[in-house]
Amino acid sequence: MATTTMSHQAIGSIVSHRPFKASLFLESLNVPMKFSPKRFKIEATASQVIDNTVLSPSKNKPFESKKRSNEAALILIRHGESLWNEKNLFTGCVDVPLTQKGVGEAIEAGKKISNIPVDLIFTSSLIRAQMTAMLAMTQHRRKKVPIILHNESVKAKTWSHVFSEETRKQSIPVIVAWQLNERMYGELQGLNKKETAERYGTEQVHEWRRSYEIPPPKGESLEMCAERAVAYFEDNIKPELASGNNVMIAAHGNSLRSIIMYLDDLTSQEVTSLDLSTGIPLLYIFKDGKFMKRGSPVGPTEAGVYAYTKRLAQYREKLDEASLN
Ligand SMILES: O=C(O)[C@@H](CO)OP(=O)(O)O
Repeated sequence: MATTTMSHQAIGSIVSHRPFKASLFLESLNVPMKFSPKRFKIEATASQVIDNTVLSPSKNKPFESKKRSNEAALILIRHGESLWNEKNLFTGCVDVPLTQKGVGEAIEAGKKISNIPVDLIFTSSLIRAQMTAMLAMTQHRRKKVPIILHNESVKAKTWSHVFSEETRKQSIPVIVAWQLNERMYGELQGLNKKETAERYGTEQVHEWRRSYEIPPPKGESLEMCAERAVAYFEDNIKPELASGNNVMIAAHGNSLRSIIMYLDDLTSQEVTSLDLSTGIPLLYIFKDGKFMKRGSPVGPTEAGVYAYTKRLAQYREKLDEASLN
């Protein structure tokens, strides 16, 4: 379920970011393109984007690819609506699937990123994030097959080995990491959010849900969640970006809040008003050791907006349209 609780100040700072400059990203991949001045239509095809990537032998991942470019794309997606989002229950590490609406959100998110090359996918170990990643990839122009790597035992690894190099090239490895799981919500898991606010007070519950340091009873604070999620990002995901691999991460409201806090250098105060919508992909470009936020692509052939939530995305889109008329 999506909520928008950004403070006015935070909204101001986000909507003031310049629209997604897909042109810069594509230029950097040497993609020839034409812009229609109105909606910055990108006429480069997905295959042109993809063809600018060269596959190379992998390090430890079976289907790893390497690009000529010194830039890499990072896509973050919070999973689509889950059955407990729909019921307004605290979910945390309880493994709940998507609703039909959530399935639709994941597909829509996939359409928005269908032109952006993806070499590697990281998801949490929870089904709602994995469903989102897989459904999003059904929309990808390149039609590569996402394959979950099973490295949990020697047998699991050997039994899932792919013997054709050609088939491997047409695949995208999906790495499952529990460190990207939703924060553990402790004794709130399974409780109704509205009833909990009535019982403990709105302020207390907001503190449990959005503060940085304060953990919910017997659960993880955002700070504790960040310790594992950001450490995993730094140790496992950043090096892939640094070697030119385009990465998609499908994860959760709070594990992604902690990663965005790290990427956008937000303070513990600023992160309190950061709330992510389900199914809004966010694009970053990693270049020269730095992360540049590029926005939430509006559609595969259109420039995007920088917005964490659906409402902000629509608002920004209207502003862009008005300024072009
Ligand atoms: O219940 C949860 O696990 C999370 C995400 O849905 O909720 P909240 O918005 O309170 O962080």
